[in-house]
Amino acid sequence: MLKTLTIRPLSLDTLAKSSLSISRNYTIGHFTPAPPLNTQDLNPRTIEAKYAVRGKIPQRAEELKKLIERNEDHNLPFNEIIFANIGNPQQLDQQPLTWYRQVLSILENPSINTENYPQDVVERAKVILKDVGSVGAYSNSQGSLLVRGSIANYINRRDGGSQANRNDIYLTSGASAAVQYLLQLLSVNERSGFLIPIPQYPLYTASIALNNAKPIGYFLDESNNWLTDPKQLRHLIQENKSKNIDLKALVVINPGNPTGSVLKENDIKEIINIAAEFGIVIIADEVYQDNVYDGEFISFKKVLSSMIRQHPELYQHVQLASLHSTSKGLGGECGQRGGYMELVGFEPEVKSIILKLCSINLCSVVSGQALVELMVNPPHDDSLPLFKEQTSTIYNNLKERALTLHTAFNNMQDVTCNKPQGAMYLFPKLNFDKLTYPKLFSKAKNEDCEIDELYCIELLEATGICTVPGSGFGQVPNTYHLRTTFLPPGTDWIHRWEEFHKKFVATYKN
Ligand SMILES: Cc1ncc(COP(=O)(O)O)c(C=O)c1O
Repeated sequence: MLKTLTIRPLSLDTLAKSSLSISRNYTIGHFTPAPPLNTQDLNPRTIEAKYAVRGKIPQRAEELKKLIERNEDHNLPFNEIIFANIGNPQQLDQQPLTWYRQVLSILENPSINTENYPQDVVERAKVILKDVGSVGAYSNSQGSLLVRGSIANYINRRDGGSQANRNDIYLTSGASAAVQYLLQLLSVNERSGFLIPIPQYPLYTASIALNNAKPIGYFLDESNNWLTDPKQLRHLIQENKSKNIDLKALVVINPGNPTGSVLKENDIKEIINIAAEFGIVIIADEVYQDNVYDGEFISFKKVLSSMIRQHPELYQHVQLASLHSTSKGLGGECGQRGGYMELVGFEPEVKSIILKLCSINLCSVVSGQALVELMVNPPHDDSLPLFKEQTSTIYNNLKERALTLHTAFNNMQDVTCNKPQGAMYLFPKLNFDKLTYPKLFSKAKNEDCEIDELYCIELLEATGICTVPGSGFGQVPNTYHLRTTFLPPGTDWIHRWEEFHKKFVATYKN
């Protein structure tokens, strides 16, 4: 039996006036409803891609957080979750920079009362609004001309002597979007190889998996402050070429995530030499360029420019994509999705395909573009003193926390940790082996998890500290690490960790 149902939408004034009326007949039949999709119906590459920074352990941390919020009588041995799994400064205690937020507030609400705002804030907002019109409107797909010009000036100031051009700069929604464009562009087929550092930030392995290309890990040398070993790189290139792998790009994260290392000029030169010889694109992920606590940040662009000046015949074809972001540094505005990439040495036809990829997404977040402007072109007048005070407090706090945590790790039994040079992370090594920690190894086997995963789970359940196991970033087989940020304020959480560690060793060590 079929039933007929008539649906008459509410008549609108205008419809009534024009004496139009709509009615449709729908037929309700008898059938077995089709089931919803399951994972077998999905693109397998979306299933294969892994992203540990927001994986199993952070998900458990979110559950515990809800439990604490819902139930005052929870019987967890802690009252808060310390999210040390992700470089998300404002999720912890970092306050936004006043300069950023005052200008942004005018951009978001141009009629706001600016009586109490410094004059340079009002003026900068005017300049940005004149260029973008409204942050609610799409911009040019490559990004605002004004912002691209400021980025080019910033690069020239930073690197002294290199000639950045705003036409080579592409604004992106965070550096992540730039990585995705580049990997999509270069992934021709499953033989397209990408050299990525191990340990690496898992955006790379995940994006390579999504593009069905081939990740080729090169190990960073833990015994040498996590530096890059050019011999190993050359060996890997030869080996993969002989397997008919088409090497497309070499990813370098400097300052390093998760390692916290900072490359020296000679390390960078070695990598550029390799790229020049084998025609491999360099993807220089430099999002932590303002987070250097020991040594100095030297950009790939700067080194490449000087190599081209000295030996154009050797280096003029090197292709470099360098990435930066508003997410890190001292502003920590990760939620605003500001970022850019500078392309050097790419042919115009290749750049036009990149522009097409940007244009498929219309444009990057326009308020994020404005933040890039404020980052690369900081205040010069009235707002400068407060800006300096706020940025130097944030910088000093980060440096101090990094050193405190580093000392704590090196005082823990069977843990070693390289000195933090940059970025926002420490990547301590858990020196646990089967012989001295047999109970740990058999428990991990029974629970079908990695040693470092088990450590991170127990750390979370005992202290509320959420970290990411080293296996999420890659590590030399049979070594175990974890990544923690040093963003959480105070030292209480570090003491809780020390106590946990003592108990962990007492439980599992022979
Ligand atoms: C090395 C590295 N590259 C890129 C990103 C992505 O940054 P964004 O927020 O700009 O997309 C991150 C974020 O943590 C990172 O650590």
